[in-house]
Amino acid sequence: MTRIAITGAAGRMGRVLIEAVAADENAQLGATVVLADDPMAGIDAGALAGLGKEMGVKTATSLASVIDDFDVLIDFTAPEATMENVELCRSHGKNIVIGTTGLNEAQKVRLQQASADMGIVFAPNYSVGVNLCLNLLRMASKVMGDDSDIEVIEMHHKHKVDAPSGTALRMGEVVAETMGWDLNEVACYGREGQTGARPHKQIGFETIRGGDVVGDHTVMFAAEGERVEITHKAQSRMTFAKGAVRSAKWVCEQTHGLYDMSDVLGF
Ligand SMILES: NC(=O)C1=CN([C@@H]2O[C@H](COP(=O)(O)OP(=O)(O)OC[C@H]3O[C@@H](n4cnc5c(N)ncnc54)[C@H](OP(=O)(O)O)[C@@H]3O)[C@@H](O)[C@H]2O)C=CC1
Ligand SMILES: O=C(O)C1=N[C@H](C(=O)O)C[C@H](O)C1
Repeated sequence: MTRIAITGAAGRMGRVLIEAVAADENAQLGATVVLADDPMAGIDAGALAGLGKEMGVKTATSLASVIDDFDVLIDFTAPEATMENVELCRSHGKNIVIGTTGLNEAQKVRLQQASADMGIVFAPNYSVGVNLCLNLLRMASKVMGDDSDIEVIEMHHKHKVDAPSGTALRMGEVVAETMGWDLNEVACYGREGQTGARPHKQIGFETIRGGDVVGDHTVMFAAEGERVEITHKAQSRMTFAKGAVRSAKWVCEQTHGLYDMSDVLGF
């Protein structure tokens, strides 16, 4: 039985993660953690997630205080908080599944370093469908990339704080890698004014924010006379939560290292 802790437990993903752990017969909720000033501090995790039953886990306000209660942490919070939690887990022999997006390059390097001592799964999207799309993008880039203009379009709910989404950036990375391009050189983040004609060697990113959209991504290969679009639409956060719980169970069976969701799925 894998004992799982959840940080950011009162967040949009945190509450759904509690529900996903509760529904998994091979996982056990070890701890839930919120910020010190959160009104949900001290509340049973079942009530926090609105499950209508108690889970026997009182929501804590520091990860350190519950460090003996779990094997693996699932963290969907914010970059600085995630990095602090990585260091705490590293020093106590715990694994971590990271869903947080918007990490900078230095923070990603620190993840690589920490993975010498712990198992880390780090993925911008834990849905099976998006990870399938990443594979489809490799094929589309090989077949269509030389003859088409490639654009990544994403839409999320109005509360999202980072742009483009981590998933959109990963999609851009996969296309760039396949084309033999450096994403830093070819990315174009939005357009305005007298932009001039679009160069072929470019990956455009368009970000839309509004309402309660869970997460839509399209990569468009626009050629002369035809257009291919690879689209994924998440309809429920449970798809991410199930993938994260699956990753948490998986990483506890691995040796130390830095993994992503395609490793978990065996792609
Ligand atoms: N990889 C994937 O599949 C997915 C990734 N995500 C990513 O997960 C992250 C969270 O998304 P979402 O749940 O919608 O966001 P929310 O803002 O709803 O939840 C984040 C939670 O983390 C808490 N938090 C923020 N800062 C800290 C901190 N310094 N220390 C401790 N807790 C903190 C917040 O508390 P408070 O509200 O009090 O600030 C909040 O409860 C985002 O980066 C998002 O992009 C989301 C969905 C899927
Ligand atoms: O913030 C979100 O909600 C989501 N974030 C992830 C991202 O940035 O790619 C994944 C998903 O699309 C939902």
